[in-house]
Amino acid sequence: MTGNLTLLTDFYELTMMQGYFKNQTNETVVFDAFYRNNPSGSGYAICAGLEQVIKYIKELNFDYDDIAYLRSLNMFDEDFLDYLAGFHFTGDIYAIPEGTVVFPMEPLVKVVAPIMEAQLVETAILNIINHQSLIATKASRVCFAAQGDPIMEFGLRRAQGPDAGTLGARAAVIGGCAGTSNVLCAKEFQIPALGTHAHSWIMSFPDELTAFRKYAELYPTNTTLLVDTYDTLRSGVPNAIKVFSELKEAGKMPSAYGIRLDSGDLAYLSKKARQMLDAAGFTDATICASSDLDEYLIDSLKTQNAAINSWGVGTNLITSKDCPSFGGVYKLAAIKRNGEFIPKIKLSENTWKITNPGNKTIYRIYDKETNKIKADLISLVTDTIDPTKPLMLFDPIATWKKTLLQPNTYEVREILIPIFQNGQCVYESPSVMDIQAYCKKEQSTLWDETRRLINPQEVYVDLSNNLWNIKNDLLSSLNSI
Ligand SMILES: Nc1ncnc2c1ncn2[C@@H]1O[C@H](COP(=O)(O)OP(=O)(O)OP(=O)(O)O)[C@@H](O)[C@H]1O
Ligand SMILES: O=P(O)(O)OC[C@H]1O[C@H](OP(=O)(O)OP(=O)(O)O)[C@H](O)[C@@H]1O
Ligand SMILES: O=C(O)c1cccnc1
Repeated sequence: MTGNLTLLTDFYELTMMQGYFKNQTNETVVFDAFYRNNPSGSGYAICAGLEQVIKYIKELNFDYDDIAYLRSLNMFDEDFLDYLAGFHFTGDIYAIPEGTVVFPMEPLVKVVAPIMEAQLVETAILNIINHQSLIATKASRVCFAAQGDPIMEFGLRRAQGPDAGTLGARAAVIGGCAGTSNVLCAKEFQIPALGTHAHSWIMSFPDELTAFRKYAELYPTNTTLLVDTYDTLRSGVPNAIKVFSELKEAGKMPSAYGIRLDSGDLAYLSKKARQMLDAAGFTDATICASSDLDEYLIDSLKTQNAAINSWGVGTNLITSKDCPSFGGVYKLAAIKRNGEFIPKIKLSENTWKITNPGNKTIYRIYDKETNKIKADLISLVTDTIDPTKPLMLFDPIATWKKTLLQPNTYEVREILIPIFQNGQCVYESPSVMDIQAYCKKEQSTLWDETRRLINPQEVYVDLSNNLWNIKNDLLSSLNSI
């Protein structure tokens, strides 16, 4: 994402902005960016994209060209365009750090700002957070299926454009991929650049053996040979073994070496290849597989005892093919009047689509003994929790379902933290590899039942007593209209 992104917004944000400007109703408001369903049937999501949101907010500025373009639309008056020419973000932003495990209905980003500013930034915040959280979540699932084997992100060529390929690869690494074949992403975010070689390399030589020898000569420290161009078991693997044997004899054994399978029955071929490599003494050769993989295929191959210990995953990961959107929304939750936040609610026929009103935060409650998440409690910012006291949690819809947490058996962490205050950034994004390490720890706070790929157990996202009361009162008052 390069260049001035200030116009990366929906037209209606600008027409509404002009309306607020004309009515002089630039009140401070609270907007929450949250999502309603975990993608891909997952029991959780991984939030990502905050670094790009921060960059976008810092760089917000309508330049001369932007103003001239808006003027040319004959929709905006000069006084509003003058305001835009001097525009910068002056509000507060709170967010859940990248790499955190998150659940439906939780504000991933909260904007507290004059309504004109808060309205403008809706689209870009959703665009960035929705995309990267989608891919980070998918990557987390793919990595979970691989049970600790490294996953190389290979998706750039079939990603939905350069940004999706590059920021998607960044998100994939946050979610757990070992690195990416996308060189621009690797450079930009200091991520390992990884890869093997293509069939074209083999096909450009008169024969497979010569192609393997040349590749091994060129890359003596990391030699992965693609063995499926002609005949995996009759030609590819035997030729790879021949080259590895030659290197061994010459005392030039690479520190990392192996083969890549890219077609056929990956379980059968990997087991046969393993036997052949082991019989030749190459027990530490890596067997990498690629070919339209996703979390379900990797899981299936694991169940089939495939002898694969490294994976290349492209299209299905970078496009999140089974679930192409994250579904995050941005809703007005409160308006500040006379120094006080007045809660606002959006009704819906679907109970679970009704928004949570007020200026909120999120407390994550951990079981003290296991450090696993017990529940998340969406609360008012004025709510506090004292873990030395009992805490009653209740299902916000089926309110009779309750759990009483005993004093000193749980721990609490506020997961929504300040990012901008009065327009100034107060948060420094960690490196992507540090976010990956944090994300790994985050995933260890999930119960196994929540991590499983199919029909996972949902994590409880409850409302504090005070928030529940406010919501209920608002619903009752609206119902009596
Ligand atoms: N043992 C296996 N169990 C389940 N799925 C597998 C297994 N082996 C391979 N697959 C998957 O089956 C699909 C095979 O696709 P397909 O037959 O179209 O192509 P291919 O074998 O890769 O050959 P080519 O690349 O030559 O078209 C891929 O998605 C691959 O990941
Ligand atoms: O299947 P994916 O998960 O998207 O993983 C990436 C795929 O991209 C490459 O194939 P491609 O046919 O594009 O090029 P190649 O000639 O190198 O095989 C690679 O060989 C993988 O099969
Ligand atoms: O390096 C590789 O093997 C690679 C890179 C991109 C796509 N497929 C494979």
